[in-house]
Amino acid sequence: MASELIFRGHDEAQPVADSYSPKPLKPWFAVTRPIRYILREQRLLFVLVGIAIATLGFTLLPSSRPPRGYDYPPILSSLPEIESSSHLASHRPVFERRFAVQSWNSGGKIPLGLKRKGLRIVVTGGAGFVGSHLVDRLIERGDSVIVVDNFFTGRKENVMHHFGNPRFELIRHDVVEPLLLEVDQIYHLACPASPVHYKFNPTNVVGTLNMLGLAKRVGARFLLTSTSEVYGDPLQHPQVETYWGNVNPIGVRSCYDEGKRTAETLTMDYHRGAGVEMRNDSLGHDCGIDRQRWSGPNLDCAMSAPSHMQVRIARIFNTYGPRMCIDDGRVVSNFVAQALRKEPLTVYGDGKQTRSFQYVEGLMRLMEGEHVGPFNLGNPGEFTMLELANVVQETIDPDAKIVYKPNTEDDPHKRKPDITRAKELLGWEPKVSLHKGLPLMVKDFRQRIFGDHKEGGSSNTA
Ligand SMILES: O=c1ccn([C@@H]2O[C@H](COP(=O)(O)OP(=O)(O)O[C@H]3OC[C@@H](O)[C@H](O)[C@H]3O)[C@@H](O)[C@H]2O)c(=O)[nH]1
Repeated sequence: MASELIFRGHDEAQPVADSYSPKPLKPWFAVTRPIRYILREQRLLFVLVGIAIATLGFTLLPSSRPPRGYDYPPILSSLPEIESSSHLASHRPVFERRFAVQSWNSGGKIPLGLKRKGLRIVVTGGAGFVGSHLVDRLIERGDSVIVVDNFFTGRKENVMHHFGNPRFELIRHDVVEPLLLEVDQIYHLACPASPVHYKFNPTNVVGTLNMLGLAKRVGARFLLTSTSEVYGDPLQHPQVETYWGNVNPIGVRSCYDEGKRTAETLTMDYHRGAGVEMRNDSLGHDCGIDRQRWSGPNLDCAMSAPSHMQVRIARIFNTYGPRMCIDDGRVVSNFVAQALRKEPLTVYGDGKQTRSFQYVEGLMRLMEGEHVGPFNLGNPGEFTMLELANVVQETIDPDAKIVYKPNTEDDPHKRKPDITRAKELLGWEPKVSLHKGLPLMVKDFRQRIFGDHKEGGSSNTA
């Protein structure tokens, strides 16, 4: 029985050896055969075309819509002027589509169907004049705000009314030092803005680099508050955003003018992300940089993958309002404080140089939006310093005297914004004239100078 079995087994093996016998497939052959089949039959082409179409679809169409009930960011919609603005109304469809989707995407972490959660926002210079008004708006709309300020020109009193609010934090910190915070958006305002102060404090380049580094590291949207001073002593009047300016690169104002111009350059470089990127950024030890190829004493540079960071640039023209430093040195605060103290108004030079003065509230509306900019943010009304002195006399003291003082070096002769771009793309324009805005500032200054109220803090734009 056993031998039969053995024989049979042998018997079966013989014919097999003589006839066709496919070898068992090797593992690598099992992989390459379908690939060769795909290549031969041109299936790959169809697969690639399919991928391209899908990619195009996902890129062009927003991946999610704002949930029903999601309205304009309150920073805009809470302002009565903008709701009633006929200009905005005419732009509303564009504005609604773009702004709502953009704002929705800016958080980027909210699943469909859930209500918008407040953003985590850092405001550098948030205890300053403009910064503190911005902080009020952000807190008002439900965001959590971290103010970073070195109190060089900022004041605790400007934000004291938020102390105790769990959505508010205050850090004493100079932005020239690195800082790591987990946030969704960065509003970078930190920089002394009065010529009297900024000549001693060139923070623009290093501070901006640090904050851009932070934005890149944590994936936050970044807004740079730039200045009308990027136009220098302009040869084109009024100034449009496409004008490149006329700046003395080695003058006493250049640490501010050129500093802000460089800040704009860095912001756009981070936005484009395509070329060389500086690496001296906030604790940015992981920017994917090939350090062996590019290095320098302070900055490491490298070709890095495109990042296309979300950035905004606002070029802010002369701004005034409550909470300005009383002895700030700028013309509006000087004139108002002088008139209130019964001192003569100090007009520099012949007083024929011009500026455009914007009430601080108008600025708040532009801190968000879809477009990178830069945008001129200013009131196109143009005043000589003598005309401004007259408005201050009318508002505070018709008997206020005027004294002439030598003008400062490199003082721009004229300045006035062309705000067509902001009007067309954002539906924005300032609403408060100098005659209406000045009394609001005077009220705040009067209270602070003569101490007939609780110091600072609660003074508002409205
Ligand atoms: O007491 C003064 C102070 C200033 N001035 C004159 O008023 C004009 C405006 O001077 P300011 O110091 O207020 O402001 P500047 O326009 O020179 O710079 C400002 O520009 C825009 C912002 O970015 C900054 O806030 C600031 O740099 C200048 O011509 C200046 O000479 C006076 O006539 N009297």
